Amino acid sequence: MLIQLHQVSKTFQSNIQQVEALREVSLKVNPGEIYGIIGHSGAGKSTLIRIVNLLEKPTSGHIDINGVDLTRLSPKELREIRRSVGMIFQGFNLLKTATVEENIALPLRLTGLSHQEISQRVEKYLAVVGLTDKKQAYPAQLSGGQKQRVAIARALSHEPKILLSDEATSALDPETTESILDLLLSINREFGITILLITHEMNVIQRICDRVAVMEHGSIVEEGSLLEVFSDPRHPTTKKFINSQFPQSALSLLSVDEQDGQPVLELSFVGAVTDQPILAEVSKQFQVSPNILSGNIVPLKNAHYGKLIVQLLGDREETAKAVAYIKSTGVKVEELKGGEAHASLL
Ligand SMILES: Nc1ncnc2c1ncn2[C@@H]1O[C@H](COP(=O)(O)OP(=O)(O)OP(=O)(O)O)[C@@H](O)[C@H]1O
Repeated sequence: MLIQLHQVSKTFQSNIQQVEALREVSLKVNPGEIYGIIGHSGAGKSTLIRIVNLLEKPTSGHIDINGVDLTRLSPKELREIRRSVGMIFQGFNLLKTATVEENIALPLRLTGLSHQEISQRVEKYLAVVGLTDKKQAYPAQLSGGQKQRVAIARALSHEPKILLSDEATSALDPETTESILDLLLSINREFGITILLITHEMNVIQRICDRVAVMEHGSIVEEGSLLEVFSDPRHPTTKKFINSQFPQSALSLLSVDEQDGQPVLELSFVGAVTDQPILAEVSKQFQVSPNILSGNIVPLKNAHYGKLIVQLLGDREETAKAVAYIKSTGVKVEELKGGEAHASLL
């Protein structure tokens, strides 16, 4: 289902102060995609995701789901459309006194489904999340990852078209996070469910999202496909989130002597380019010796993104030719520190 926000603003008003949690936010989530919103604490992410199913009312602007403006619906119509929107949370929101089976079945009973249909759905979606054997367990007997799986099964049991995920992996360890992200990916593929998620973790975005928006102070400061945003980040906050995925630059560890008076370059590349031995080629074709100071490759949803900090040791002419060659392969080259003996190579 298509989700569109048109210039949505939200101001919280208390006796002492006024907080502009969202400022004219517009965004479009296409049917079937996984869309991630990343931002630091207080950026407005929770407010935004709660506004998508009108758990929070916007101060101005409107929200369309498949072309229907939610702000104009009657309470009954809104209840209808909310059935097509499931939600999962950081804290799982399970009933402690109910078994896994009851946690899924109870909300289904409120929808008027038959007893048989309810038990079929419980079976089906517990199997989808891999927890058939935990049907009679209580939440306290489950790990964090298992609790989130129950919450996902509960959301899926209503057969939604959209799943909203509010920091669903933030309370989980890295390994469990991976397995929940894999589950979200397979749900998206198998059932075609559109997923809108909020997170403060870049690894969540890079693992499963097709598109990403970066939020700061209630506004979207950057938006695009995962590859666009990774390969050409514009906003300082986006750059910081991406850099958080790379080890601290080796630059700070280098003394001027060790730099050998040569310029220090940052090479970044996405996709198939990472598989090509570019630096090996450079040393073959030109009179330069590449010296790798640091480097890392991070897996993205359908590609890889890599960053290498290198010096190309050689005379200016050969180094410039090598840089031109590297750029011609589609690798982005930035000069981090000009060499003492050189003017900029770029
Ligand atoms: N009900 C509320 N009343 C008053 N202010 C609120 C309310 N809800 C959120 N805010 C304020 O709105 C701003 C955005 O909050 P929001 O929770 O949406 O941010 P966030 O990006 O989700 O942060 P976090 O990850 O810490 O939850 C914050 O300054 C917050 O204090």
